[in-house]
Amino acid sequence: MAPPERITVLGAGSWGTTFAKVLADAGNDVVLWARRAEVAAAINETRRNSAYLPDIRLPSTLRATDDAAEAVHGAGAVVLAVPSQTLRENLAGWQPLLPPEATLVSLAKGVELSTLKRMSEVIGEVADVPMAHVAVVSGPNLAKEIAAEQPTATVVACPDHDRAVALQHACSTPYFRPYTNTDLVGIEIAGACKNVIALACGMAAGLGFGHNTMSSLITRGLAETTRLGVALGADPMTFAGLAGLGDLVATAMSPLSRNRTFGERLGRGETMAQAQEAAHGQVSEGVKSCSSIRQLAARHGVEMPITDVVHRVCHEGLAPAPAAAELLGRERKPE
Ligand SMILES: NC(=O)C1=CN([C@@H]2O[C@H](COP(=O)(O)OP(=O)(O)OC[C@H]3O[C@@H](n4cnc5c(N)ncnc54)[C@H](OP(=O)(O)O)[C@@H]3O)[C@@H](O)[C@H]2O)C=CC1
Ligand SMILES: O=C(CO)COP(=O)(O)O
Repeated sequence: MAPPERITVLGAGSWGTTFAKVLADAGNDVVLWARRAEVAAAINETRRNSAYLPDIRLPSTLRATDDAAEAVHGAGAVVLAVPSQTLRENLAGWQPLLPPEATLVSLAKGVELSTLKRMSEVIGEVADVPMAHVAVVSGPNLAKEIAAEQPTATVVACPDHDRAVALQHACSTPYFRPYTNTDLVGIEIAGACKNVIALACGMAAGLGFGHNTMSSLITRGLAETTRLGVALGADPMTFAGLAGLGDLVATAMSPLSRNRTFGERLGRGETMAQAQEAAHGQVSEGVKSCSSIRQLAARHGVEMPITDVVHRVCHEGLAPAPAAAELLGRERKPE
């Protein structure tokens, strides 16, 4: 299958804009949809998305619009770059516009609150397409570093290997190296859960703890993530890869991560409202997904103690310090 030439990115936040740049730098004709007309106009006129990536000049082969019908017309791939919890509603509006053979690519890292579905499940259902048409891009991909063209690897996952390869070609640049995978379940569970573990690591940093604590949370976080993934049918090896350990380390350790930063504010004693306000409208997916992942784990009889305390800190008023003490005081057991 030949790589698509015309690619649409729906959502012009940090990652949507950055991924559109990657696709344009890889030689594709790229249209970026922004929900606000002024954002689309500014990108076309100034080559910048000043709210999200003020220091980055966008390539001239990237065109922006606020007209979704115009954006998706003739696209070989449509990349969905809106937050997880709004994807269903957004996609329902776009569904009649989608070219029937297009690959639908999810960039979102979350689990839907009301249904406990992964993003590819939401896409398959709402767009009413075979799962072989649905792909996911996930890895250690902090948008600002990639926009600055720092070397990064990622995973392009699709149940149809040929489609994954076509998309891999379409987003390969000298600074962005995609690997293929067919384990959609593992890639998406890893991407959603790492945001929750990054919140926990942020809380630990805010409480003043160092690298031993971070490393302990990352490793035990990966253990509970893998347990859930395996219960849902994922390949356990996926969690040792770029979208698993790779993304978890990047997100949990980087001050660029919105989830880690959000957790750090809570750890320092800020309220949820203060941490939300400081995020300036940017999405910290783990704050909502901690609840859906916790419910998904309960449904499958999987123990996820870190996710459980993150949910209780974010939504039930548990303070970070007793949450840490609770994790340390759990029943002793073999690794
Ligand atoms: N940033 C990153 O480094 C990475 C992010 N991701 C994932 O990608 C997804 C998108 O994240 P990111 O781009 O960073 O998020 P941002 O918060 O930076 O941007 C969100 C984008 O979605 C738009 N948006 C918000 N709510 C709605 C809505 N109800 N309907 C339509 N559009 C909406 C925003 O528009 P507006 O500006 O008008 O508010 C904005 O363009 C998330 O799931 C995230 O976890 C994955 C890898 C890396
Ligand atoms: O997914 C990401 C990096 O891979 C971005 O993480 P944050 O959403 O926490 O910024």
